[in-house]
Amino acid sequence: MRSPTPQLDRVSAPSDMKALTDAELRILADELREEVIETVATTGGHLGSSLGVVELTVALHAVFDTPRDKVIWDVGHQCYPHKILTGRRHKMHTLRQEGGLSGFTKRSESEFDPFGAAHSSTSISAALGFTVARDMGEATGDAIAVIGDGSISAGMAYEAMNNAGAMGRRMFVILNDNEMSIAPPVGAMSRYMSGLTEFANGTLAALPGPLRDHARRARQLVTGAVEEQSTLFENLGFQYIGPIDGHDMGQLLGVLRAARTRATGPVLIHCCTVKGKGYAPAEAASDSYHGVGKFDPVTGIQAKSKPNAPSYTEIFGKALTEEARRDPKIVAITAAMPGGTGLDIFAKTHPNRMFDVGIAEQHGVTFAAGVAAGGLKPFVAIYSSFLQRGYDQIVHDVALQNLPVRFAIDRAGLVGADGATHAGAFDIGYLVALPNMVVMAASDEAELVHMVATAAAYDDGPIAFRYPRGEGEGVTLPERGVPLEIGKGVIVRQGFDVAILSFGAHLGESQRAADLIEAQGLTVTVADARFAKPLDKALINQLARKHRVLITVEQGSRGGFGSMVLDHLANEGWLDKTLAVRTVNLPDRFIDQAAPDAMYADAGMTAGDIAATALQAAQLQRVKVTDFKD
Ligand SMILES: Cc1ncc(C[n+]2csc(CCOP(=O)(O)OP(=O)(O)O)c2C)c(N)n1
Ligand SMILES: CC(=O)[C@@H](O)[C@H](O)COP(=O)(O)O
Ligand SMILES: [Mg+2]
Repeated sequence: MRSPTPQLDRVSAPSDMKALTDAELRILADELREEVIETVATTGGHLGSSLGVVELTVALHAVFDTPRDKVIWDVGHQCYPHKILTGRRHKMHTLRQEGGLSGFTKRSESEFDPFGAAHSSTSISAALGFTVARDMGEATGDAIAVIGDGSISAGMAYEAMNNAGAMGRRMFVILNDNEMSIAPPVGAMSRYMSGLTEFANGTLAALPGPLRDHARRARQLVTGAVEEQSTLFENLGFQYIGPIDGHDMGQLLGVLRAARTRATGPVLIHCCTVKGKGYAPAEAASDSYHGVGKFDPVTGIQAKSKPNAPSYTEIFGKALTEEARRDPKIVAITAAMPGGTGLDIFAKTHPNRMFDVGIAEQHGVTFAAGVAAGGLKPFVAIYSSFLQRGYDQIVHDVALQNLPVRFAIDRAGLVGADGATHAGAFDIGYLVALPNMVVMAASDEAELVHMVATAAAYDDGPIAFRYPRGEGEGVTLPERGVPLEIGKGVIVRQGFDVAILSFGAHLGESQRAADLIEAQGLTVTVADARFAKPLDKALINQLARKHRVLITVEQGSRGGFGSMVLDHLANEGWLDKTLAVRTVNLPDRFIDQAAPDAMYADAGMTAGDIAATALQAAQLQRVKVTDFKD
């Protein structure tokens, strides 16, 4: 039974909070925390981060004038308390589900979400943008970026502070320091912030009153900074306040009120919080319940559905571990996602050969380029959507120099509850455009093992292989990966009328489509292209020659594999003949969250859609097969 929530019931918008006393705001925070736990227990989601900012959320909305003032949550995975306080409480049961609330901030969802997010480290840049708009007369108030200690490891945050500090305009950055990223945070900045916190928690707190006045100077001793400017943030031009206890409503309200009243330039408030705060199972868990499935709120035990097969991620982690046993030059690189990419598996066996660079995809790619130039064999494992961050680095540092960096691209295709921001939609298109790049996609987990071996064996330049989120097809795995012939696909089913050329993990769906087409009396060839670059031109020519209809299928956007095939067919003159060609890929729009199958249905990519496309093309195909067969 849910506990009563008298204060929360009074708040349907942040303006209602203005009538609450500080004591009532404290109670509101307690009720809000319970509400977040109860809600996420039924939906799953990013629980730990949201629990860590409950007091901060209440304090921000109590002190600032939202939505005129803009609270910009970095990543946005901690925004559940914010959603509850900003008129979306009644929809929280739809969180991260089809047709429901997004798990992140989203401009189209609420005027209280001034800036959409889900990829990290954008908030300070966006806040500075709002600040300039305000100063140039737009009807917008103060901008407040809330950024975590993990997210502030990315270069973009420093580019923004560099710019904001020099501009000197009034804006606020709240550094939400819970000493956690998804995994324990890495890097010198993280160490630096821990230094600030430890000093504040220990030495500073222990000082008698008068001596605290000298804390600023004392902190200089800890941070190594000189003169007046003591912290890095101050050196960048921010007024630095903190560290403060982000669960102490008294401190939070006091500091925010003072900052709001007095600030004339950029202010950074260093706020220490606990990820998973106030929920024992989360506080005790090694991942602080960063992302959870549905769970029992009393015990915290998550309802894990039993997988039918190991995940692609796990297979990748194990396959790379095995390759690295045989090849001491192999090293692995992750950008703050050791668990998500399966490199935690690799690190158990090869701890000194795994490098977590923090949330720093751009750096990770160029670091890999340097590692490759230095003579090692780097595998950079990054989710497709996050790799977008490192695109110029792929072009300029890797492809242009033809360095043998291996890109393991996880979360290719549609990913489910994280929605459009995390969809691995574009990597095929942006990689096939690059000279020197080899691009593969695994149609099942056995193929993935072979692709890991292929990448390990390939030294001629950059090579990428993509694979989806979640469990594999359940196929038998080879004992050992065998390098594939570069640029060669394989026919997996032979027919004569329709050819389906699939690139990647929609091969199963293509086979099901073939069954549906054959039920209509046509025979179908299904081929696994394996490579989008180099294309298997001989295979494509063969399919074009021997079939009336050719359909390409891929879990990616337009401009990818299908476009490569079309390009080839057009230039070889096949389109001047009588072949009907269709491309099945993601449509030219973003697809909102739902179960992956439902998202592919939304995209028009089910077996039924593929079959319908083929049958319609065959119907329109008026010329007999013999007219253009050799
Ligand atoms: C560009 C990018 N890389 C990686 C991620 C995956 N990711 C989401 S949250 C997160 C950790 C963020 O840590 P922090 O900012 O400290 O927030 P916390 O989870 O501790 O609340 C990571 C790595 C992402 N969202 N965006
Ligand atoms: C917020 C964020 O970017 C990550 O937490 C992401 O949701 C993880 O996704 P996976 O569950 O696919 O690892
Ligand atoms: Mg953190």
